[in-house]
Amino acid sequence: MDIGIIGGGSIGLLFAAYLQGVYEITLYTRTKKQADELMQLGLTLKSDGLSKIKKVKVVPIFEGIAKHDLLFIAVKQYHLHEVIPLIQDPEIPLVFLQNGYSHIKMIKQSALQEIYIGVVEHGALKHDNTTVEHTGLGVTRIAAYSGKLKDFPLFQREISMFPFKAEKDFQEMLLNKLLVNAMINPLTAILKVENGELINNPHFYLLFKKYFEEISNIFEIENREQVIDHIEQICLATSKNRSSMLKDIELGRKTEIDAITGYIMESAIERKKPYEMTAIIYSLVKGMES
Ligand SMILES: NC(=O)C1=CN([C@@H]2O[C@H](COP(=O)(O)OP(=O)(O)OC[C@H]3O[C@@H](n4cnc5c(N)ncnc54)[C@H](OP(=O)(O)O)[C@@H]3O)[C@@H](O)[C@H]2O)C=CC1
Ligand SMILES: CC(C)(CO)C(=O)C(=O)O
Repeated sequence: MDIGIIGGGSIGLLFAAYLQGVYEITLYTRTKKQADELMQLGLTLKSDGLSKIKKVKVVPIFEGIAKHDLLFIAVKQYHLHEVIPLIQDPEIPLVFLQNGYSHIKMIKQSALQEIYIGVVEHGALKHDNTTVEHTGLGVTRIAAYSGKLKDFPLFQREISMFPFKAEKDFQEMLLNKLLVNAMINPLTAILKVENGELINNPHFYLLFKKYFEEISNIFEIENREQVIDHIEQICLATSKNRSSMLKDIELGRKTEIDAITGYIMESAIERKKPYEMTAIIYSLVKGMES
């Protein structure tokens, strides 16, 4: 089977490293420079203190996207508007891997026909153009947006350290991940702390709980105890992590605040729910970004 992956960042490189060898992989990068470096040096995967080099076919995206049996989209939310129009064949089965929720609106408006939504629970960190580190072993959850889940090809073969799991409801799956990212990412970015500090510092924990009240009211979450326990578990399991939004701010990069907190604010307005804390958090991150 022939699989394409768009985006040579943390997630695109991680997917290419694990899937190459099991499938025929083509990785599409934004620049020719990265494509040349990867073709010359190979792709290095660091995991558990070990390094492996994989030979992967890499093509700069401006040369065009070929026909594939499956195409993963591993760019940030805010690059989707550039990437979606480059997909000329509306019949290629696609998997969107973005955090947040705003890609669903874009997908709805597109002519694309067979779409799967993915939620990545692995940690990945790109060191340079040819090296990625697997910083947290997780799972990739896949739900059908259009198309049939039973037809999703990657459930048929197990890949060591890189499992895929089927989920029935893409909305529930994405909302669960959205809540995790909405609670952890902006708060850690504003407070400039590792994830565990949101729970371990009693002052930050009060803020965390107060913010959860607002978000759970916006989405009318019923099993609140269970949901907040799950988010706290993730904070503790990743307690030494600097969240992706904190890293984006530290490196002077654009964040995914619009797709995460911006989406929550839009939902609050639609549902006529109070969203004062969400609005403050949104403005603080936007202000730090600019
Ligand atoms: N990193 C992680 O651990 C996790 C990330 N995610 C989600 O996965 C998504 C991707 O994240 P991540 O990999 O970390 O992001 P990165 O910023 O590391 O990678 C995004 C990549 O997309 C490339 N890109 C941008 N525009 C284009 C284009 N027009 N054509 C081709 N490539 C393009 C960028 O290229 P260039 O570098 O040249 O600009 C970059 O290499 C995000 O939505 C994130 O929230 C989810 C779970 C975990
Ligand atoms: C789960 C979490 C919060 C881990 O840091 C994450 O997904 C991120 O940083 O984007």
